[in-house]
Amino acid sequence: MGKTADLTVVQKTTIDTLHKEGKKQKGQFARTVPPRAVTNCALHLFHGIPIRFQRSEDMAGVFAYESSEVDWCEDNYRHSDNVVEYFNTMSSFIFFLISPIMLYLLHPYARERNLAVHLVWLMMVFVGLFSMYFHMTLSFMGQMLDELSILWVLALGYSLWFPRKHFPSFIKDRKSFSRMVLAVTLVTTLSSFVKPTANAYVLNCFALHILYSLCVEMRSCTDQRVLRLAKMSVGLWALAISCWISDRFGCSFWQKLNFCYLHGIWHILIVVATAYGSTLIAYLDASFEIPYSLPGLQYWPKDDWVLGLPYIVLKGTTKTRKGC
Ligand SMILES: CCCCCCCC/C=C\CCCCCCCC(=O)N[C@@H](CO)[C@H](O)/C=C/CCCCCCCCCCCCC
Ligand SMILES: [Ca+2]
Ligand SMILES: [Zn+2]
Repeated sequence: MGKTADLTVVQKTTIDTLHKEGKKQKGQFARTVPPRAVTNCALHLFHGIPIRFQRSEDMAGVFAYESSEVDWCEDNYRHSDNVVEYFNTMSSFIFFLISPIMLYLLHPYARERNLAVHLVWLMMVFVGLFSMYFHMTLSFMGQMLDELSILWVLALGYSLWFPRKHFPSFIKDRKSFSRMVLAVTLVTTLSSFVKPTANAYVLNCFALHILYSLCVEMRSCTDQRVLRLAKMSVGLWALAISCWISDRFGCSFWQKLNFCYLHGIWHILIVVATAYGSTLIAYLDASFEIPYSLPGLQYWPKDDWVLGLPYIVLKGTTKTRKGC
């Protein structure tokens, strides 16, 4: 069978009908299988007339619009015929704004500690890209790329920053710990195809574990700047996850209010929470692993801004560092 064997030109009215037929129950994970003609098509514009290239191979189905079992609360195709969830897609742009700034701000710390730190925010650019692709298409491939990229950023974060004192007893050093994280991540990546609807919940469990580890670390901390950063990180995460849960489970309520944008707001809040949380974790790591560099916390663009981006300054001079 040819890849684009069936090229079907469909009038706009027919497309709209197909969209409606193919639309799933909003805010639900359960799949209501849309007609094949709808799911296995990619929508294009040809001389202003929408046309659909129907794909014959099953593999191509994973790229098909709305082939994911997940459909967020925002109305599909409300603002564009090519973008399924417009606001959710556009809000993912925040990844491209915050990531380069964080890359720049964390450079002095990364140079001193490990240049691999830069990979975190480099990979966040891909998380943003995949998130845009997912919400633009609601395709199964988009969902897997979105979720697996988050999993690999988390894995990198654990390898770089998980406190040595909490390593399992059979782990000798950070290198062996990273190998263990890599093995767990590979197994999790493969298992994520078994029940894709469970992936997002597994990822949120990692977030809970990070939160728990932070609370343990903070119990003995008296530094007001560090405590403030911890409170802000947890507060932003709590706001973000409330939006995610509310969009997932409270969609009918938000539809009545005609406000279906909570998932987009989650994107914005979780990126800022990650900037705050990861800087806090990196600061705790620096205090333990490179104490001679005298790490401190500051905010960009101005230190007294309530919602500035946090970063690590190293107050130890090169001389001091060499001496230690
Ligand atoms: C010692 C461990 C250090 C870990 C450092 C933190 C590394 C940051 C890791 C991940 C970044 C999160 C990026 C979120 C992208 C959101 C994309 C998205 O919206 N995807 C949804 C579908 O569109 C999907 O349903 C979401 C699934 C849940 C994702 C859970 C992410 C966990 C985020 C952990 C953030 C830590 C913040 C710490 C605050 C104290
Ligand atoms: Ca939707
Ligand atoms: Zn999303």
